[in-house]
Amino acid sequence: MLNTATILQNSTSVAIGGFDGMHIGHQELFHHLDQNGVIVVINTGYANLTPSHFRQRHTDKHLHYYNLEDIRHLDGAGFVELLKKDFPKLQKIVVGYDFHFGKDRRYSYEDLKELFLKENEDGEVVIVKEVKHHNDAVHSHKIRQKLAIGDIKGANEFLGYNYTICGKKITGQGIGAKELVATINLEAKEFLVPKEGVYVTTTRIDDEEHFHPSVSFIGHRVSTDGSFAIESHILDGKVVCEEKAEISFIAYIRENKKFESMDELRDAIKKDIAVANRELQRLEL
Ligand SMILES: Cc1cc2nc3c(=O)[nH]c(=O)nc-3n(C[C@H](O)[C@H](O)[C@H](O)COP(=O)(O)O)c2cc1C
Ligand SMILES: Nc1ncnc2c1ncn2[C@@H]1O[C@H](COP(=O)(O)OP(=O)(O)OP(=O)(O)O)[C@@H](O)[C@H]1O
Repeated sequence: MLNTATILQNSTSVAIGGFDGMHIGHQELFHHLDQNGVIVVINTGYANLTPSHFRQRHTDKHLHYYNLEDIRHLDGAGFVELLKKDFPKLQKIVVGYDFHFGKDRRYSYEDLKELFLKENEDGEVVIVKEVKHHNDAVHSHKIRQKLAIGDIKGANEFLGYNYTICGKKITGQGIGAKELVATINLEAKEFLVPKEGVYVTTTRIDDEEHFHPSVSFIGHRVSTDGSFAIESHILDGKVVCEEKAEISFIAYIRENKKFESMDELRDAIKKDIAVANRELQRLEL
């Protein structure tokens, strides 16, 4: 494993952006990086699709972070200087068609080209055209909108993988296992949580390598104590979760509902389990 200083010293190409989600548009930029290319993440503090270091699982490239607060005062030339200082062998910069940078986002890729190529005649600035899916432009904010309305399939198509949240295990009300079905309750504060409702999911427990088939509930438990919960019921047997779990979303099943009795809630959960099993079987997951 090379250390960070060596990676930056040897890097000849960088892709620059916020990269929350590491979606198919972002991946298109990464394809232009050479073998020792680095992804430069401008950290705004608002990333909730791939918060903190979750971006790393979607690339084998090194991620180098700049906090927006630390660089937002720089003008165009100042930003290019910073890149050249941190990446002394830099030859190629990859950005998207709508990339803006520097103080008040005043500088575009045209400025980047002019400023970088002025002193690096054999350098290259690659501008990636807008990546679309079925004629719809792919962007992080659109993925957030899709998750907020429960359009999991749409969000996953834009992401290029199944949207996944990770959290630490917390204690539930303790009635699930006794009266309904056993669930793992999670707290996943850093992540955008999809619309309230019931979902076909897969769940990875602690540091296990595989995901279990599962059905998950997100929302206020309006039928019981009213509190907000993220819970996952594992479909392939009894499990023990010690510390943490991740839930990958596959499809939306139904809205969160208030049931008048535990029997009605139990019946609804039974149906949800049948739907999830069918869907997971169909997808061979
Ligand atoms: C598949 C599934 C669907 C659920 N649907 C609802 C629902 O529509 N409305 C609701 O209030 N709670 C729903 N719940 C949550 C239950 O109310 C919750 O599991 C129960 O309150 C037990 O909570 P506990 O695990 O904290 O003990 C659902 C749970 C599961 C696993
Ligand atoms: N659909 C896309 N096609 C091509 N380039 C893109 C696309 N989306 C983002 N980029 C580029 O990827 C880099 C990271 O952009 P950014 O983090 O703003 O992503 P975004 O998906 O547009 O986010 P947001 O929706 O929050 O604006 C930038 O260089 C940007 O121009």
